[in-house]
Amino acid sequence: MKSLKKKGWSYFKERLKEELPQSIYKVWFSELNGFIKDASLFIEVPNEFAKSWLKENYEDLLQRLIKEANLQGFEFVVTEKPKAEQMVIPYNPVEVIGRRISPRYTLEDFVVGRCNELAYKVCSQLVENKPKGYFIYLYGNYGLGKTHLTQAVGNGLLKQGFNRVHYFTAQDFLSCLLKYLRAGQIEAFKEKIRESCDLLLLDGIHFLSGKEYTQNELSFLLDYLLDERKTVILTSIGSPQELRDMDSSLKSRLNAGLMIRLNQPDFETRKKIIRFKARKEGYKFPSEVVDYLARNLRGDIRQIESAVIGLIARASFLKEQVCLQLAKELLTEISSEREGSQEMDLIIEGVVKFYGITKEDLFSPSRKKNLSLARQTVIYLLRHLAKKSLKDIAQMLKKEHSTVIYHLKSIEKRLNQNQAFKLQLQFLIKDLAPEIELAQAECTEENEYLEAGFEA
Ligand SMILES: Nc1ncnc2c1ncn2[C@@H]1O[C@H](COP(=O)(O)OP(=O)(O)OP(=O)(O)O)[C@@H](O)[C@H]1O
Repeated sequence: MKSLKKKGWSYFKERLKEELPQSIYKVWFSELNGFIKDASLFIEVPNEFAKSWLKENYEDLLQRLIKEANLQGFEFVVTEKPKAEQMVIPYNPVEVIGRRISPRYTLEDFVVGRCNELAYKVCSQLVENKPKGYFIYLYGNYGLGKTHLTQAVGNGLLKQGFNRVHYFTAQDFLSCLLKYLRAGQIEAFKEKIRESCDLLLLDGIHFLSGKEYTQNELSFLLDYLLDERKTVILTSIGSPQELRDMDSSLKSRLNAGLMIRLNQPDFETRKKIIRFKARKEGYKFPSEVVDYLARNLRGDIRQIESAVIGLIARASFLKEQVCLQLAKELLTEISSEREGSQEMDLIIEGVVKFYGITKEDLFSPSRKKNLSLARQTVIYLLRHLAKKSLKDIAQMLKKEHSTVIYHLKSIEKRLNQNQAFKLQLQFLIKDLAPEIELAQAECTEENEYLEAGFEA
């Protein structure tokens, strides 16, 4: 710690340089002085604006770096330099609107399979050819690579020196807009984006549900950017039609985008992802481990990724080789809570989106009307779409056989009495049917594979 104290600010500058894109580091940190005194890291800035900007935007990063440097209990203090000594900071807040793109998301690290091929091709072309006026709407369930691909496009272009890129999560966009609104500078915010942005990446616009003002501003911004032939990529959990509490004029603009869906990875792609993620960590998993994981991890890619990391961590803690036994132990732990099939996962995800609720709501003890209807819908779809037996459904949902029958009867009655509900449910079924069929076909394929004697 002593030597770090001695190196002081220069150590932190080096780390900031590593963590931040060059343009941001240059604008905000390269000219700054700092020092360590008592139990604080002092950073001197030229004015009040820089002070609040640093605190609002880089506090988390600086805290993390302090922690990483083992300076427990240290805090960072941003102070204004006495006027006479102020240096000129290349002040250009336009450049730093939005969020830093993580260098870990690249096209090279994106594993391509049937489920995401189109999205990958379009994004790669965008980086290669830098076409103007593209509007892409990327959607799909949680953990399927929307953020990864979007940021990879940003990274690909930044690498080629094309730095008029703005990346926002929808929450950032919302809070940024509010911040400027509160300061009475909303026009300045819009002007900044217009002036300095050739590629807008906006991640997770489903979070703007119910946020009427922000939706309106986004509509205006889209009109402007697309009129000016700028490129825009938006991501969301669902198609525009599926977005709830979304202004219809924004929805109609979203519909004008090139709509690309990211699907759940199939068996072969899961194998590819597992091999790739293991290789990135310097491991080559035995093929029986890859097969076993791919067969059993049928959720999203985030789940697959964390299982691979978990397996490697387990092996290295125990000082053992990665083997089937370890993989089995890991998955028993992961899946002890969830014994459902892939069809059930798909149905639950579909129902949650359909009713605009969360999985936690669905499994909560709450007796709210819409929640019990959502639970009944899950049962209905398991029975009529996935063709599960009543016994299986009872087992999957850990419910009494009679309860399952009761719920099925209730929802069937409702369907007979309520034409609008029947139509809505048909929509949901139409949407889910291809994925359920695919999951069932895959399951048959895998069973055949196992029967052919490949099981370890
Ligand atoms: N095709 C892929 N190849 C390699 N890694 C992937 C791929 N798709 C997703 N991942 C990894 O899975 C994790 C989750 O992906 P990401 O955050 O992009 O998903 P998302 O669709 O944006 O999820 P959410 O909607 O929950 O934000 C990330 O660590 C990402 O790198």
